[in-house]
Amino acid sequence: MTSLELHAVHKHYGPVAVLGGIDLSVAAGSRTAIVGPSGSGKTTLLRIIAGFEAPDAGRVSLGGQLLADGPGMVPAHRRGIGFVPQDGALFPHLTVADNVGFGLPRNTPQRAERIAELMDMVALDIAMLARRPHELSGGQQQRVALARALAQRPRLMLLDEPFSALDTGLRASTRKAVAQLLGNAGITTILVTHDQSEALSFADQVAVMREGQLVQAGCPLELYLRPRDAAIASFLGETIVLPAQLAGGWADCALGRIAVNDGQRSGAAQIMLRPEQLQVVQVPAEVAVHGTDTGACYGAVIDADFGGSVCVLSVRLLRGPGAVPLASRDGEAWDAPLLVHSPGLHAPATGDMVRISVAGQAHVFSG
Ligand SMILES: Nc1ncnc2c1ncn2[C@@H]1O[C@H](COP(=O)(O)OP(=O)(O)OP(=O)(O)O)[C@@H](O)[C@H]1O
Repeated sequence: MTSLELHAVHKHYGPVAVLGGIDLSVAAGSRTAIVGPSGSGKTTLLRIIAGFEAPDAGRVSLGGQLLADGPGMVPAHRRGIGFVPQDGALFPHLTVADNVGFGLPRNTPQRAERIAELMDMVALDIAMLARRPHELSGGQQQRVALARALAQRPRLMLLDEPFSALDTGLRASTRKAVAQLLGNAGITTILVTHDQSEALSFADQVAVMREGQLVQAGCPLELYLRPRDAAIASFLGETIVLPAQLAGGWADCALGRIAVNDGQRSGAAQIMLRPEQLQVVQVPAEVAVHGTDTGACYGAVIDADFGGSVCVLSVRLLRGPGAVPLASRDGEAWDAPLLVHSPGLHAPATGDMVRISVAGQAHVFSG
């Protein structure tokens, strides 16, 4: 069942078109992450959904109820939508109890019990209720902000970069806890984030925005493995993009002959691999340089960046029998170093020769 539906949403600020016709469907109880470069319109879209801004044109509906149709709209406080901003925006002079209960009228039956229940939902100890926000950690403050938004029993929760101020470990654990609690409560959620790995791990659906357009939306794995173009591909993670000649589900490229995920296309095309699809094994230099195995692809490690569990290698391909660099579309020989993610322990070192193999299929960019 669809919960949120956006249809042809447009927004200008003065002469600048900030949103150029956004269509988006969000299933009830699901989690969607909106990602995109700075200035692409993510926050503006969230504010239109929340009702803090009106679209110039286009419709927003939630659970079948029309919330905005062009500038005519249901006010924010009547939408049943929770909003957690980047900094939590807690009231510094109020206690945690008063922050959480801010939207609950004083005469709400069993108000104190409801506040305690909300604290429990966000896994905060009720002993913290008497504290003020500055006496909490960043992660605890974000949970209070979430509890305050949950107090309204929202149909939809909007999270605008709520984890960005937290350090790496706390960020991951808070994100996981928030995802779990919203999932358990069955609340449809939209997260805006700059962090592509956060989007991929948090969401059922990732929507990529660019210059006010929604350029692709889909499940995380689909977007990661089948991005529509090279810009989306590199926005969602590191890429290896190679010119190739396609035929019958195979690509001839600088890595030799590899399988592709489009058996219909033929002729010149750009293909993409993720660095973790490449595997390298160190080989003696004479094998790499003088080997006779025409199916093999060899390279020289020109840089090894040890990062703990993963070592990122830059590998320059050798122009051996199985690895003939092809001309790219603009006629240049393709000889950029390849990025390879190798397990950190026992990774090849700078200067080593390696044999390269490809796991899985390469993705063919359309067009
Ligand atoms: N109230 C406003 N008046 C004029 N221009 C605005 C206003 N709010 C946003 N903009 C412009 O609209 C564009 C989109 O802004 P928005 O905040 O939606 O982008 P974003 O993708 O959320 O960016 P970021 O990731 O940096 O937060 C930007 O160019 C911004 O300068």
